[in-house]
Amino acid sequence: MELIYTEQDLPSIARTILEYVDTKILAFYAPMGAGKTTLIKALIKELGSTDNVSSPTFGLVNEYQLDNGELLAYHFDFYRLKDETEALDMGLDDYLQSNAWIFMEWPEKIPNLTPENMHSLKIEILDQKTRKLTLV
Ligand SMILES: Nc1ncnc2c1ncn2[C@@H]1O[C@H](COP(=O)(O)OP(=O)(O)OP(=O)(O)O)[C@@H](O)[C@H]1O
Repeated sequence: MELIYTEQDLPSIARTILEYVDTKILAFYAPMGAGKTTLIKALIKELGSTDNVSSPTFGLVNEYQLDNGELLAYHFDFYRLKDETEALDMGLDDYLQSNAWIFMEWPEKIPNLTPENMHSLKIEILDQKTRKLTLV
């Protein structure tokens, strides 16, 4: 699926993505500043959490909950990952088998990351305000 959007379209883009996907593991491939974190923020909100979403700065992963305390999602940013071993060491395989949503920024840092049940979202910058999303 391909979608072209600006920031004001994000709530409806998030809804469209959530209707399209049939698994909860989403990998975001995009250059710096394309809007990975911004899109994940819209998805978390659409999924019903009021948690603050920002790029994980410590320990590579953020955890989000629903307002009733239930675990909703894990948000990874692999940008600073040294190598794939570090991902295994942090227990990535266990996270992937959890029943939570999984949002991953910079998945290209883990070339062997190809779980069958993963959707890929590629974001391209068309101009300052406009992005093109390709979701498979
Ligand atoms: N259509 C759009 N969708 C998302 N962000 C947009 C859009 N148009 C402009 N922006 C701006 O682009 C920036 C995207 O920043 P964001 O941190 O989400 O990118 P990122 O891909 O997560 O970057 P990084 O890899 O550095 O973490 C924001 O400043 C946002 O306001």
